[in-house]
Amino acid sequence: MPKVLVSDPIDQVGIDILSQVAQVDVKTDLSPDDLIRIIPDYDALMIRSGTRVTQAVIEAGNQLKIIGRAGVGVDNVDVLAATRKGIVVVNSPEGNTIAAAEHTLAMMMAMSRYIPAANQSVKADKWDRKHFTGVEVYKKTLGIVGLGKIGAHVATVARAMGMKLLAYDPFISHERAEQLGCRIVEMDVLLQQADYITLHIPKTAETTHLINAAAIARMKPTARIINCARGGIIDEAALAQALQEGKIAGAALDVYEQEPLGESPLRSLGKEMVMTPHLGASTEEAQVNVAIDVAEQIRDVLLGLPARSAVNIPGLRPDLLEQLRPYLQLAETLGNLVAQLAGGRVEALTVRLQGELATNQSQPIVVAALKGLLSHALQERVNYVNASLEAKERGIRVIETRDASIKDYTGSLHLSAKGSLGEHSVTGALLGDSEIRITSVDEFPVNVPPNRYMLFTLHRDMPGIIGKIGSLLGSFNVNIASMQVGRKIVRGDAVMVLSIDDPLPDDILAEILKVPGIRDAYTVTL
Ligand SMILES: NC(=O)C1=CN([C@@H]2O[C@H](COP(=O)(O)OP(=O)(O)OC[C@H]3O[C@@H](n4cnc5c(N)ncnc54)[C@H](O)[C@@H]3O)[C@@H](O)[C@H]2O)C=CC1
Ligand SMILES: O=C(O)C(=O)COP(=O)(O)O
Repeated sequence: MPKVLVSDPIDQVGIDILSQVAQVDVKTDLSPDDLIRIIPDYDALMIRSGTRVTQAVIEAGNQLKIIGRAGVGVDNVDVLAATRKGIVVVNSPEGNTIAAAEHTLAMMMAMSRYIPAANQSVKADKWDRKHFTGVEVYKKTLGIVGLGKIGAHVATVARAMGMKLLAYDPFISHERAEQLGCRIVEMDVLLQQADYITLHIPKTAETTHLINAAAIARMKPTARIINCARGGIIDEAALAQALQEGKIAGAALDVYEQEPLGESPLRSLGKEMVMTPHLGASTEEAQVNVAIDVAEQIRDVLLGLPARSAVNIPGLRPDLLEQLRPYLQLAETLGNLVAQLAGGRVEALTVRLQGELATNQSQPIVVAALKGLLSHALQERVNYVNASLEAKERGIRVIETRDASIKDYTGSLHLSAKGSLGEHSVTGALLGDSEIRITSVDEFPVNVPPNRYMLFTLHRDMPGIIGKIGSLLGSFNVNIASMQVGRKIVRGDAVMVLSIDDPLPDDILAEILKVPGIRDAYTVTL
């Protein structure tokens, strides 16, 4: 039975799903060293934002097939290291959207009416009303940085509260922003015009310290800022100083540069600062949603099925994969074949989707072809997660083309690769729903099923050559399962494709190359 480690608190419903297929160990509060020590035993790791999945953890996780993040942000996972190792990383892109948006709105209201400080004051037996006169959000301008899933829900509710909406998001269309009642503006305009600024972007190199002293200096003295996205998007030292000096009116933070938050000048600020300990996703509903979403994906991957929200296999939707599965197998087989014909050090691979196949999304097919191409060198180390990255790191140029007008088969796939043995090409198609046929080799037409051991020759089309190869193989006790010749013109060049029962030793290949009329010969193991 596979083993799953759950290293952050996850709703029981997720654990129940995982327990159907795996032994589940819940061990929260592990130190980084403890995690590295025990991770080699596990096939899957399920986390929230509390666990840091560093390169060292990933390198130690020799059995790991999947890391499931029960939430959105994967900035606590070294996704590149996971991808390199072929470990799929999944998240729950929508499970906590409403929770995070509602927390943002709650923070905006709490900050505007000083609710946390007033609450504390009443609980301390005081009745202080004049200290807690707040401001209304009605008719104020809200600047939303990042108009994705959470930003959009914040926009919808804020609009209903009578706020005017500005948004900064270079990746969102004006139409989408308009639908949400937002005006798209440059960041500088947003900083200058907004009464409230709320951040809903991922933390990346580009967004780190997006709100720094210079940005704060552009803001109105009455402005208030909310960060329920990621710590580090705001420069905390600059924010603390601006609040101490009254340069802006308030801040509400759910996330911090270091979590848990250590000693910080933010802690000693007054009623203008509202703080929560990363509670954006902490609702009963969101925790059930994300636990189900991610546990189901871990279960599926452990059962050999695709995951629906893999962050490091973009664009591979399970329904699409199911439909394409026979073609993915075809692409892998052809990739493996063309790599061996082209020899080592492939520099470029051209993938052409032909006929009806040309109407399909090419990315999964290209990934499958690359997996096949690299499988000879990398064996089981290459998979759908790391094939593209491995190819990129080896400097393999990938060219995708399509030609719907090629109709010799309903749909076919043509691969050509340039390697140390020159440029070679193969085409393949499906017979019926799933039977693979190699339909051309180096543009010579053939029609053969792939076989574990194969021999390909390029030769002059002349009498006697087939007999010579047959008797040569016979004299070495090599059994031929099938044989086919393809040619373009009579007595021109031709290819011979033989399926054989055993691998062909190199010395026999050398004998074949000596046969008059044989120009080239290649052995292939699929
Ligand atoms: N506090 C909490 O507990 C929670 C925090 N989050 C965080 O909230 C953030 C947003 O999450 P979602 O809305 O689900 O993500 P999303 O992917 O739906 O939206 C992010 C938006 O940011 C935009 N964006 C990316 N880079 C940008 C840049 N440099 N400048 C401006 N816009 C940029 C994207 O175009 C996208 O529209 C994430 O950082 C996530 O980790 C999510 C859930 C709970
Ligand atoms: O989903 C996210 O990005 C979050 O920040 C939620 O974090 P959490 O799962 O509550 O540790």
